[in-house]
Amino acid sequence: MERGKMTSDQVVAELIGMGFEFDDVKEAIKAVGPSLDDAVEFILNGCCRKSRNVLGSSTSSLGGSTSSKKSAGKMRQLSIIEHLQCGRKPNKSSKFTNEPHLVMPSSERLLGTALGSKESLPETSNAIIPCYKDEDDIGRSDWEMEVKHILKKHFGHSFLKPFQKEALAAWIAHKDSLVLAATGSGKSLCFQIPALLTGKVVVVISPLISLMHDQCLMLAKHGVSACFLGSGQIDKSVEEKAMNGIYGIIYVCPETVLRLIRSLQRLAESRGIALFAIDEVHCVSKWGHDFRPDYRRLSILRESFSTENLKFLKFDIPLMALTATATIRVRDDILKSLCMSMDSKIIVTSFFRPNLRFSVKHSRTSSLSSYEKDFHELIEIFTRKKKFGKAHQLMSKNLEHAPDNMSRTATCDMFEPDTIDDDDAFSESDSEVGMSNECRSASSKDKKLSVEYLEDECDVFQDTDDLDVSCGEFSGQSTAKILNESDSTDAYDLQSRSEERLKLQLGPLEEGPTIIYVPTRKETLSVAKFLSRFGVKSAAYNAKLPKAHLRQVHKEFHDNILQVVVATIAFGMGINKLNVRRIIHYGWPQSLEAYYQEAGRAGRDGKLADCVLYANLTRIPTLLPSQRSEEQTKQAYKMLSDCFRYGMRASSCRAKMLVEYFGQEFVQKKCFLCDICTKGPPEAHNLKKEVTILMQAIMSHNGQNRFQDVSYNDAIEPGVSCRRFVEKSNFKRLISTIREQHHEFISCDFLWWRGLARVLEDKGFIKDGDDKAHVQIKFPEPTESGLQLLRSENRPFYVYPEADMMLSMRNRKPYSSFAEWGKGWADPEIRRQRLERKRERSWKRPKERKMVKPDMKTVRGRLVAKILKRR
Ligand SMILES: Nc1ncnc2c1ncn2[C@@H]1O[C@H](COP(=O)(O)OP(=O)(O)OP(=O)(O)O)[C@@H](O)[C@H]1O
Ligand SMILES: [Mg+2]
Repeated sequence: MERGKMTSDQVVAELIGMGFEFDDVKEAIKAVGPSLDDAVEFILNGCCRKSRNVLGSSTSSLGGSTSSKKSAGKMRQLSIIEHLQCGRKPNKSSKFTNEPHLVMPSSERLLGTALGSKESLPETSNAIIPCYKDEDDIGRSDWEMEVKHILKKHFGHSFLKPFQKEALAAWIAHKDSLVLAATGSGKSLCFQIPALLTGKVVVVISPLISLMHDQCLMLAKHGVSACFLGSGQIDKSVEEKAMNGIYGIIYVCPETVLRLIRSLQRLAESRGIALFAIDEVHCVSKWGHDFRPDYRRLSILRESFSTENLKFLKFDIPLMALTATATIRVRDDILKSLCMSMDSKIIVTSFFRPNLRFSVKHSRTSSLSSYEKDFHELIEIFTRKKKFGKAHQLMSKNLEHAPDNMSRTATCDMFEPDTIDDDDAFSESDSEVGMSNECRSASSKDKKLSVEYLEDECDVFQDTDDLDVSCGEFSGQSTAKILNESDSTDAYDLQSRSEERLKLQLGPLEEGPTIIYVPTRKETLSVAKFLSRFGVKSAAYNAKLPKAHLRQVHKEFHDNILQVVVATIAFGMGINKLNVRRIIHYGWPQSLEAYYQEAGRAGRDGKLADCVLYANLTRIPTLLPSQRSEEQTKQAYKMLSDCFRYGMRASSCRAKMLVEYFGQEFVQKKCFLCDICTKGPPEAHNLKKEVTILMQAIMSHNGQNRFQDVSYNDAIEPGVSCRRFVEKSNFKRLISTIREQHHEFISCDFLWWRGLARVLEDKGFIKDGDDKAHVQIKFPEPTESGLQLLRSENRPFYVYPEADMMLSMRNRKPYSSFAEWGKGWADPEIRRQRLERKRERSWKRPKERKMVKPDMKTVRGRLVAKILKRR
């Protein structure tokens, strides 16, 4: 670039790049304007305010200023407050003494994105912004005023949200912080503002290249200099420039930050590092849903950037860890694993998203007929009535030609009756590395099932590059306006506005961008194809599809050209499209953390949005394959189990369940929007008799006498655990026994008892007897309170039926039905009837068939001969 034509921002960037101190640069530009040579001359001639005594003689040439660069690079680490005061102090010698004080935000100083060599630099019109210090501002802290100004100028927002303010206050006080705030609440600002406020660098550790890429693009749009480093960065010079302090914000993946520790320490000494932000920090924890081993190694940051290690620091460079989904256990793990300081500030906002309407629906989610039933409404919304007539005809035609097993109606609302195959109720994968039912059914027709197949089918992410696809999400519309409406007091604190929510609930859900999450890559294609056939503009998205296609999908979805994206988890973190109206999960998610994060992509504009989970409520979900240690497998089962329980519970507000899952109190009792709040919970039944029978059966299967008061803690009886394990009842066998012995309960099928056992387990009356993790109790043992429950014979025991119990009750058949009672052989009456019929048939058969001479050499042959002789 020709020097004479440089903008002031570029001149500043160049000068900082040369190693001059920022204050000198600022002063030089103020004095001589945006001319690089003049500014260099000005500084080298010692005309700067304090001269700083480091720049050598006035005759030093630019090329000969190596020593100046070195010494200029060693800045004293000002406290953040000092830094601001220094920036705001009126310059007495300045001709502006009586003028408004001038402040130069860092973004104006350093413009020049490094999004790749081809990205153009955004231009800013004015490099120096007047910041008035009027009487109103006197009582307010400098940083708050400064932030307000930056917020308005760069992001168009008028106020910081309370949690953002808290996070910034913690940073100002040089404290480490853990920020837990709902998806889409604005966590990024907490670490972007420090860069703009101080002119120092903020290093942001992020798990995905696509996320970094998007955030850089977004910042570029807001006039903030940023770059990302790592394998996804095609311009290899960016890393060097970043380490020389050219960019205000450096996005980096964990592997790269670990490699760059020494360079970053040098950067801390030269330009200065204001903050290390660790975004999506739940990836640190093994107890979270998206564990990345490299994140754990980030513990090195605390030590490497502390005063103990870097003598030039006056205080440890603060760490700010941010996530939208962390249970209490995950939070503790994060603080410990990252070695965050003891007085770390933990900032928790409400996870409640009052405009999200949660519901759960029963569906087999696996066949064309399920698609028809489940997406009927969606197709109708997108294609409108007239078109849909045609679509529906086409749909029926398709189904006519579909194989029998596909054309049967397969889905129902959570509380509607449905046919339940015995196989459904009885199937639970025992394997540690199981597979989803959806995977199973989708693949069984045409492929032999194997873990390899599933690994190839499911998007499981381990690397930063896994999603090396630009999301390209820019909020082109006035984000600030929409969000400020709901956020002016507290981001999502609409707790007392139940009436408003009721209105929302009644209002029709507008047609709008929709994301359907499916578990396998194959299903992304089949569901997208299905929807496209009926005129819905939809596209598949999974990690195995060509990058060009994925970019196109992102772009078209963002531009509202695509109506529906059918995706695996690959279409994920960081999607910040405001008007997503619907998130459909088609199949069990692997955890509530993942579910809530994905569902949280809906309704970021504050308007009503739907989050629907379609899952086969008759089957127990299984884990998708992934590399896990034994401990991780156990944890993964626990998370899957929590998710299963969320789907099965029919008596508690969905939003309440979700918010409480993350360890927060849900003060308002109801959300007024979810399926449970709108339809009301099912009627509670007194199931004292059933509970007593189940508990007794469990006890007798565990080899206990009826009311014996025994502790079931294996530790009390060392050495017997092995034996007991053998004696432990398999739940299926246990239910068979109950049904054999108690004919009055013969119509309660396995599904029903399964639900009841879960209720008892949740209430602490039974527990699983083996130390493996299960999604649903498998080897029940009574607990101490379970034994007490048995003793309280006359007290009623009211139970709200769970989803599987309700499905079972609506499908009750006479006990003699073959389909109803499994294969039936455990029932003595059915066994007797069947044996009788079989005997009759076998008597008749020989007459009908051509007689074959029995083989007298075999036992069977001799028996047949005997029978024939008798006849
Ligand atoms: N103070 C504010 N006032 C109004 N809008 C805001 C404010 N802060 C952030 N936002 C807006 O909130 C939206 C979401 O921001 P951001 O991407 O930082 O969310 P997030 O919490 O990081 O979400 P996720 O959990 O998905 O990563 C953005 O469009 C942003 O402009
Ligand atoms: Mg974020």
